[in-house]
Amino acid sequence: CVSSSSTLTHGGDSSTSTSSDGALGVVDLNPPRGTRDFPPEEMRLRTWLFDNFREVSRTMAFEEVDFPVLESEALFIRKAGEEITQQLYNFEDKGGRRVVLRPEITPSLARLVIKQGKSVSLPLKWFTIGQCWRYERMTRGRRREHYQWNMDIFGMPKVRAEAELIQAIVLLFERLGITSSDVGIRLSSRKVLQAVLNMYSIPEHLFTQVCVIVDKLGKLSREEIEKELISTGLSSEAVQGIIEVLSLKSLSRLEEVLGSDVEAVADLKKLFSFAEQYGYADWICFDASVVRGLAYYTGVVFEAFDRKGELRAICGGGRYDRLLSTFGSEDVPACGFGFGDAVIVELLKEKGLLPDLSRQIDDIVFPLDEELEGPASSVASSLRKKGRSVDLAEDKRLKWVFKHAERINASRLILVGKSEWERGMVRVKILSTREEFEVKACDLE
Ligand SMILES: Nc1ccc(Br)nc1
Repeated sequence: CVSSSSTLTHGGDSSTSTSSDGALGVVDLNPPRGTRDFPPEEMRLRTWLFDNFREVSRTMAFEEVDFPVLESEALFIRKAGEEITQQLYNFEDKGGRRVVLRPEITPSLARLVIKQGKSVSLPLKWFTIGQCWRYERMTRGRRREHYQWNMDIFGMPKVRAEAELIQAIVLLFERLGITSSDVGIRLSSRKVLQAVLNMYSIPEHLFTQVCVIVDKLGKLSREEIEKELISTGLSSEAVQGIIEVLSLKSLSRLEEVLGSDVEAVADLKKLFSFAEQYGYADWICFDASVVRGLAYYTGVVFEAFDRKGELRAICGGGRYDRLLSTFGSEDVPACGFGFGDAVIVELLKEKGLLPDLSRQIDDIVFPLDEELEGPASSVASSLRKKGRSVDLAEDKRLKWVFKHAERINASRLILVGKSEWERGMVRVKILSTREEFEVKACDLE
């Protein structure tokens, strides 16, 4: 209900409503728990961030793709105990189908690559920005949705793919004014853990489960990690060996422990060599404790972190060479990352790097009296066709229009008055300099 003062007479968390049968109800004005509205100011920030995601994707020659937020639940059923699969936003639809609000994007990408089959030539470089969901008890009051920028390469078996993706991440940070003093990218390979499990003759089927457990390093205590590892059937000797290797922060030390013929060491040395060539070596560091929490990673894994250590991972990703075969297809080597829209904004705020995104329009066109509303519309229409953003202000007092112009940062005020219009003229006021002049309406641009 909008009153004559053009401001809403209510605000807050609820309003009374009457349904068609006259019943009085109370509508909760908040969005569902764990979700966000994006009013104009927040939407301008989100659009600015996503425009930067898109611009980096463009310079990396990635193609944009998109998928339904709603996916078959079967795409996300995995047995490795990941948090992401334990918090599925899943339900049965009216057709009795088991569906989910997707918790991540990668399985949808894999589904589409399989579906496209031979009609696409590899390598594929695809990106998307999409909303992802989780359903966790609101005990921790965490959000249930966020937007993720995903960049994935299919059909590039060598670490060149990882090198490309890390460049994309660095380019994004640099675009936002973040430096390698603010943020680092720690990287490792799951082949490190594979090598350690081989040293202790641990059966292959435990690999994924062990990865999900050791990903909790830093979140759970060492004792808790050891306990969970023991519970999978690992010997305490193997558990100590795993934790010892995963605490390594030096690639040369890793080489001493595993030997230089281990694929993990060769991959990582190659990746660090690429980093020098790309020019982002000061952004990356080896950290054997990085395994990431998704079951399907098979090789290099990486995550960006704030060097103050105050925030959760800013983005993360890795190689997943055997995901497609879990969907019944032949495998295609793949590598990708997900970059959420929340932690990065916390970091930008903390660094004072949020841009000024106040509303800005080019022109306000104002008829000085009612009979000039038609001419004012034609002036506005002509300017819009020339690409100007034009707000047509009507049935307001001139005093209000000046306040409005200031509020929306208009560059010009175009006044359509009777005497000027009769001469084919309009009055233009440059709001930054207060300069005022008449101009032929047909010459306005
Ligand atoms: N996967 C996922 C989905 C939604 C949020 Br919020 N965080 C993580």
